[in-house]
Amino acid sequence: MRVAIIGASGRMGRTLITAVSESENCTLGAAIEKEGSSLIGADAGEMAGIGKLGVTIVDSLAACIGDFDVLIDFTMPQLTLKNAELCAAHQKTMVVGTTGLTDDEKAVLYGFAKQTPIMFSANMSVGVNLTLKLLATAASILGDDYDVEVIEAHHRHKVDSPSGTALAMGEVLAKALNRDLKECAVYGREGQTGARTRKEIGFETIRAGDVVGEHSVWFATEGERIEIAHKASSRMTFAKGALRAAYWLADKEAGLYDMQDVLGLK
Ligand SMILES: NC(=O)C1=CN([C@@H]2O[C@H](COP(=O)(O)OP(=O)(O)OC[C@H]3O[C@@H](n4cnc5c(N)ncnc54)[C@H](OP(=O)(O)O)[C@@H]3O)[C@@H](O)[C@H]2O)C=CC1
Ligand SMILES: O=C(O)C1=N[C@H](C(=O)O)C[C@H](O)C1
Repeated sequence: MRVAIIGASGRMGRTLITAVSESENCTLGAAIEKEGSSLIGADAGEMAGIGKLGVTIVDSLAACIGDFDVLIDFTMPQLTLKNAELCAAHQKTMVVGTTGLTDDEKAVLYGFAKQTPIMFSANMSVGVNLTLKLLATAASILGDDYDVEVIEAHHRHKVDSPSGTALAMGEVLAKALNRDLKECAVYGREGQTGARTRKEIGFETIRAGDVVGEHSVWFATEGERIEIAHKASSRMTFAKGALRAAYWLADKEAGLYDMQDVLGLK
């Protein structure tokens, strides 16, 4: 399987290039960066710090469309949509890890998934996907008697908030509690907020230093608190998940899939 990585010099791009080079199932078909980047023309492996791979970084996905089977995209919403349009037109499979998409942007992405297989997940680690199952179980047992709060921490460079994972956790919690996240979510608190309402789901965000990604959900009531937490200490956990998804997608029909499908957790 030939893999293309767009956003090749980003935090996830470099990790993905390393993961591909260590994988027995795939090879690096293409590496793409932004037009004007000083890295265009450089060797992707040398850029990632793992030695020469013989793949030159290019500035156009369209120009290397014949060089790969699956595109792995951890970039930014508008760019991901542009890439999905091209992949759909050329029947190229896609693994999307980009977060921060609006509902409208998600709808556009889902439209392209009618033409080609797309796996879209805010978090590709096995641990977070297991955590989503644990959260559903905990919420359905604890019900409305417990206050639910989602707390997340990431590195100082992260541009979207709350994280895609925190929002995915919120969706799972709301579903298990028969609530609509759009109606019950409270994002941050400041000033005279009034007392907490029983059915709200709160989100708190920390941005600091080099934190890879930490998520914690509190279920709290009078007399006790349960915490379910996941801490990523290396981006390699996301990169390995993305490659697992790419491999899994190879024999799938056009459609929208998520990491729970890939891991058989549905
Ligand atoms: N689903 C998951 O498991 C995970 C998802 N993510 C998500 O992945 C996304 C990326 O995260 P991260 O790697 O930290 O971000 P980075 O900013 O480090 O990486 C994005 C890369 O895309 C490049 N880029 C920008 N424009 C273009 C373009 N037109 N063509 C090609 N490349 C371009 C950027 O270049 P430049 O810097 O020059 O602009 C940068 O190198 C985020 O949305 C994040 O939340 C992250 C980790 C795990
Ligand atoms: O931007 C990141 O770094 C991460 N983003 C994802 C998210 O928004 O949930 C996943 C992971 O936590 C790292």
